[in-house]
Amino acid sequence: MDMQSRIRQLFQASIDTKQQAMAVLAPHIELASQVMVNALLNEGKMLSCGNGGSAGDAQHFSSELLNRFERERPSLPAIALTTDSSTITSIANDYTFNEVFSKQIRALGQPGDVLLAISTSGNSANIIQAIQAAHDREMIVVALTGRDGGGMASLLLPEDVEIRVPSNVTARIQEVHLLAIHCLCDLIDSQLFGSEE
Ligand SMILES: O=C(CO)[C@@H](O)[C@H](O)[C@H](O)[C@H](O)COP(=O)(O)O
Ligand SMILES: [Zn+2]
Repeated sequence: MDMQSRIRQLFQASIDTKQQAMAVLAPHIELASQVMVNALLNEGKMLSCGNGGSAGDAQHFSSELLNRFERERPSLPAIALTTDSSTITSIANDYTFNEVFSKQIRALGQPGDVLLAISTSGNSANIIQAIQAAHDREMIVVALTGRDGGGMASLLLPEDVEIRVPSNVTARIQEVHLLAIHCLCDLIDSQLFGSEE
């Protein structure tokens, strides 16, 4: 296949996945935004984590809350747990890589905070342990997943929210995760600071 056809095929696959996701994810994204707004209104904060591309997504989300999304508004409290290389390497070196997020959550998480846990497979051990730590700290979990939700889906409690992209392809799932994150930022801003339109 020539490269132009390949590019068109990738764009079309992304569009198709987004259309299928739109049909099923909207209520879950709305609910997740309400969970986050409720936490922010009650002095809570957002912690976020993921591996690889999802680590970037975790940071993308926290930077849009801490700095700004699309409008001027006060900074909102968020911490990506993927950025402190000293902390991450020491936990991985002294304990296991599976604990790089959970140990941070046990230190920083407070009841009522929200963990945004991102994994396309739902099976990354360090994200699973992060969810367990969040529950121990009485935090609410918003899980961005894909495929069949993996081990993450079966760990979630009734008050948690799963946003599961209907796809088995990691890249397509990540593309919808980013869109879901932008929806969350938009809905948080409009609920806290009024609709702009
Ligand atoms: O961005 C990509 C693939 O598109 C990779 O870096 C990918 O995020 C990594 O392989 C992750 O380790 C996958 O983890 P997960 O989504 O299964 O939790
Ligand atoms: Zn990627």
